[in-house]
Amino acid sequence: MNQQIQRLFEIASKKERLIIGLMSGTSLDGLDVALCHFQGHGRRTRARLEKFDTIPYDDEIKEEIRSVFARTEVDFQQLCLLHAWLGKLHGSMVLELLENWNISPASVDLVASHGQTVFHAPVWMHNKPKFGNATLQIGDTDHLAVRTGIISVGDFRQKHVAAGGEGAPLAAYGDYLLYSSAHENRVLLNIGGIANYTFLPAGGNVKTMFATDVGPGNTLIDAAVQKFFGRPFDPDGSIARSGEVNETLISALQSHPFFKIPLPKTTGPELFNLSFLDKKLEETGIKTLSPAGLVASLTAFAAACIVQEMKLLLEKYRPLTIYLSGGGMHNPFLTGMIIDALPDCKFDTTQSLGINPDAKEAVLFAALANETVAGNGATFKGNTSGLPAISMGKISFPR
Ligand SMILES: Nc1ncnc2c1ncn2[C@@H]1O[C@H](COP(=O)(O)OP(=O)(O)OP(=O)(O)O)[C@@H](O)[C@H]1O
Ligand SMILES: CC(=O)N[C@H]1[C@@H]2OC[C@@H](O2)[C@@H](O)[C@@H]1O[C@H](C)C(=O)O
Repeated sequence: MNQQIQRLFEIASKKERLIIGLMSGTSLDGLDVALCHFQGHGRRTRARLEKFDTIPYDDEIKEEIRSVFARTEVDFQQLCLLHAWLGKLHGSMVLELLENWNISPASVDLVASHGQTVFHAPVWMHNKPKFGNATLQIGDTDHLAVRTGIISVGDFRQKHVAAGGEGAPLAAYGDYLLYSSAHENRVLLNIGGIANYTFLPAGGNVKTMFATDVGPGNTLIDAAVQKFFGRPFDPDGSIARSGEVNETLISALQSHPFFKIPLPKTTGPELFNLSFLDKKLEETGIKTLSPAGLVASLTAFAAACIVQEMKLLLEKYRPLTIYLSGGGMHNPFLTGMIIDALPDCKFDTTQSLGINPDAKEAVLFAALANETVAGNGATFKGNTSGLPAISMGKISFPR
């Protein structure tokens, strides 16, 4: 037998596993690295975050990724080179952190890598039905495995597409295993580049739980701040706070057909980008908006998309507790608008559920890898809200 299969069998048979989750999201701010301890699998999963850090991407890395990111036309050589380069880079970043943490790579069972989404294409967006849904993540896990010597699991989204999904959001799987409550209707709201949430009904019924994207979280805010202020994001919402919100622009942005598509649905910076914004500015004929007013309006737009979805959910489920995670929770101008508009909801962060909100997505991919080796897609059987009953991820051996 291939020794690596023997090793995989041993890892799958263990009662406890040490798994590193890696997430590099749509904001291109860096690689989130979460070292997690898992006990069990499926409904009996227990996760503990042992260590967490984000390795920021320097300007060179950001520029290289941006050259292929969310574009319909790219340099194919560049895409090919990046697929390998990012895999190696992520591997080196993992090794660097393990050394800082004084943890031997040999003690880690698996690395779970999301990779870098470079294009996300649900059928509603490309409108070519014969192709169906499609999504592409780069940063090959063979490079990660060879560089770290750790069996690596990646490319999680393809199975979801193959089984009828859009390839996202996958958060529902991990959220259901880790955060379901017997007594509380929970919303796990992640405000990253794109905002998405998982709904978990009290009692942990697999049937009605679901996850969906709701619209741009920070992606348009970041793009406008980068263009007009030369900074990566709006620190603590200070720019937005100094501008005036333009309601006409918000209505125009919200008139996009995406907001009428039934749940669950997904989107990305392929739609929510500066060209989308420019088109809407032209349509509305707005000429007098200051850069700070633009950032304020885009922040209010991001909040409005979230609030609209939460109000629809409240029509069916009450009371609701919303647990925040993702970088947008550090923008009090954004979260303030959401909280003020939803007086009937209780708000908290995933810290109360035992997970650092900045680490949450990386932990979720580690939980998915735990299921890849030890779990069973049948845990999710019976869901009627668009979640195929599958386990996901492809396995790369170091040798
Ligand atoms: N102090 C802060 N003030 C304002 N915004 C912040 C702050 N810290 C982080 N952010 C926002 O959060 C973003 C990063 O969020 P996060 O890392 O959750 O996104 P991501 O994982 O890349 O995106 P996605 O979840 O869509 O893949 C930044 O680009 C910025 O817009
Ligand atoms: C295609 C893709 O990478 N989508 C991301 C993105 O970032 C947030 C939102 O859009 C979500 O749908 C998804 O990530 C999270 C981790 C998910 O799959 O649950």
